[in-house]
Amino acid sequence: MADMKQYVQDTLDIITKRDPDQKQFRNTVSKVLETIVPVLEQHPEFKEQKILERMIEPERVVSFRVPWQDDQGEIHVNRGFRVQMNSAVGPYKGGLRFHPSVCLDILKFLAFEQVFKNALTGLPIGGAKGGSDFDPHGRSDSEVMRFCQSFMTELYRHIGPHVDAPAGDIGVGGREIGYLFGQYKRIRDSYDSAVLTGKRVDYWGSLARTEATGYGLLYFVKDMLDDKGISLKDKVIVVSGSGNVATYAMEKAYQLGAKVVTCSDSNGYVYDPDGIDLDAVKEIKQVRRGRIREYVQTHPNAEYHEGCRGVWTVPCDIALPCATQGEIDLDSAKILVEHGVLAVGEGANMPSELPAIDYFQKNHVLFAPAKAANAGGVAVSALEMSQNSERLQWTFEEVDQKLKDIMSNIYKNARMNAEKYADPDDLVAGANITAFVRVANIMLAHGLV
Ligand SMILES: NC(=O)C1=CN([C@@H]2O[C@H](COP(=O)(O)OP(=O)(O)OC[C@H]3O[C@@H](n4cnc5c(N)ncnc54)[C@H](O)[C@@H]3O)[C@@H](O)[C@H]2O)C=CC1
Ligand SMILES: O=C(O)CCC(=O)C(=O)O
Repeated sequence: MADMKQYVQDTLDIITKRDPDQKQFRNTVSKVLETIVPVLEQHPEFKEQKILERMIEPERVVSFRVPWQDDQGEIHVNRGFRVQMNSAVGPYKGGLRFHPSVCLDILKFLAFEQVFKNALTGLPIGGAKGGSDFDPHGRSDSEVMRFCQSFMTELYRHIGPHVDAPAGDIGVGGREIGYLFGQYKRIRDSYDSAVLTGKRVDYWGSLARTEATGYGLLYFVKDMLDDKGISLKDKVIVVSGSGNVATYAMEKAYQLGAKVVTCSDSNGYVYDPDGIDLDAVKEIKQVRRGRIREYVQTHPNAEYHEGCRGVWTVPCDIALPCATQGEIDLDSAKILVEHGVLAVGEGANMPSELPAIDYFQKNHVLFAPAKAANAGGVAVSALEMSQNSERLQWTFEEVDQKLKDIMSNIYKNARMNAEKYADPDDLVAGANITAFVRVANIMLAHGLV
């Protein structure tokens, strides 16, 4: 054991030495590696073949200039990236994020997580992540279009249906995917539909992709609760975020009989004791692209509070962080536990800081880690690529059933490996081990590449 713990430490030291400023990337890698030590013990070949050293180094990182003009004619220069982390399991796959915080550290941590998440789906997809520090908030449609066209004018060289197929993430939804696809098609002069997923349904998108991450999260949480004989019916749920993942997590939570009392955006959160009115949220966010504070104008029983972390002070049975990374710190975790939270399901990527995860697990809160619980989105993206290859479109029900089965398999495999190698309820370890073994074995089969 000591030997493999040292191997893990030596690997982390490589990151610290090479990229001392990439703290989020290092934290993410450290959490994954710490949980796979028992597997390394059983497979000395992974160490001999330097699998960890290879996994922490992206296969390729592209960084580029994105110049564009706003509606007043002023020129802006943003930075674009694509981190192609690992293609052992299949072509690179992962979202694009447009947000001012985007930098190499964040994209490397997201790409590293994506490799393992994609492996968990059982589908043939490697892992990548990309994006830009461009902020689409407050920009007109034509500004967003010009930005997307400029972004794709460089990105197109590095992607393709058999190479790398990006999709959306924070700040990149159906509108942006449309503009990106239009520009790719124009430059390549080829209708490579599977080069991007999350496309609108009338031009080769998949039914249920929009809903998939949020729905998948609820399917996973339901499986986890069912195992303990707990029903979702009438449970009070606190959700953060009001974007794609949050919206469809709320929708499925309602369909399964639970009550959602909060949602939020980067300014603050809404608490509605009567249950969040999802149609109102969709109108504010999807139609008007407004702020969540507007909700209380039409819902007098609801309260709006500035600041995001306050959402975790609302008592609940289940917490679903669906906004962004690092939104639950140790203090928030302590409040949730004090209020008797039964389960936490991560819809966002890495929303819980590492001390918060440890605290939940020590206090026997059922914990569904992001890479397993939010894998439904990328899974349906892979199904979109399958539909594009066969020039067919499956029904909503067909895709939804496949999504359910995939989430169920992810849960079962994570649970099985948690039982085999760690604490049976430790789905963090179970998910990491399941994914690591799949990726590492394929890397061995491909030789030293
Ligand atoms: N869209 C997808 O299919 C998938 C998304 N995810 C993850 O889910 C999370 C949310 O993504 P989407 O819903 O797609 O994005 P989105 O852009 O549709 O929504 C993001 C939401 O988070 C809020 N937000 C952003 N930054 C924030 C901050 N610093 N503090 C508080 N709130 C903040 C926004 O106001 C918005 O409500 C991200 O972590 C993303 O990586 C994970 C798997 C798939
Ligand atoms: O659908 C995809 O390809 C990517 C989804 C994504 O970015 C994620 O799972 O975090």
